[in-house]
Amino acid sequence: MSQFNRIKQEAYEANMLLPKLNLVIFTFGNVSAADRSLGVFAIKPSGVPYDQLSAEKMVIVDFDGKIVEGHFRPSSDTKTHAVLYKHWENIGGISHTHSTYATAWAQSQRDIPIFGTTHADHNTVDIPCAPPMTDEMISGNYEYETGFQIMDCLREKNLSPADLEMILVGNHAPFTWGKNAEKAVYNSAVLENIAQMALLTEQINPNAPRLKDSLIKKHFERKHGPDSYYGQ
Ligand SMILES: O=C(CO)[C@@H](O)[C@H](O)COP(=O)(O)O
Repeated sequence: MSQFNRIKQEAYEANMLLPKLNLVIFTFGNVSAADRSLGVFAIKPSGVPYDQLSAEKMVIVDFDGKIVEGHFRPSSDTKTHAVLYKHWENIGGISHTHSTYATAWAQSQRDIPIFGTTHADHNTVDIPCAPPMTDEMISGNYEYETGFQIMDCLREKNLSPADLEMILVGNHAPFTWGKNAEKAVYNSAVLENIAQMALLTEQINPNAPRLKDSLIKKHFERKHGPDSYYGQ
């Protein structure tokens, strides 16, 4: 039995959630799951339709982006995942989708404003859109640079990956992360829902106000604060 079986299974199951949750079609997107003790992650093979995936087909890669085990070429976004795992030592899963509403905001190069309590139940800030990649980044090590673009955007906003587990990359699409692959996909689904609601909000009222700070704090803290009273 391979020492990588656990993360292969975790990555496989998380990838399969993407089409189930209508976050991707065909071969769009990818999810990975990390094993910190082994210094590797398992990721979807590139361009393989979801209904042809299996745990065995997941590719094992180290945090420098080098393939450790696998019979398939890893996701074309593997180096972006590698950069984030290498520099954000507390994350255990990453999800990348091209879900329609979140991607529309990314293509529009817009942060998603925090309009309502659905957003505040998960985050206290607008969802940032990192600037589109420059020609230099595109002609250089594009996927690595995408990882650095994500990290720089969060840093400039004084946010850590624990403060915010989702981002848009301008002209591209969303990336989300979490303590494991399932949480990363959960965040992709939350982001898509928030993105859809924000678009509809602006359509209904182009001058819709941002949620006031007191309500942001109330909703976030009742779910995530030290005195949380959400759930059982
Ligand atoms: O970002 C992109 C394409 O723009 C990718 O996410 C593809 O949507 C999936 O690529 P593979 O993971 O299959 O290589």
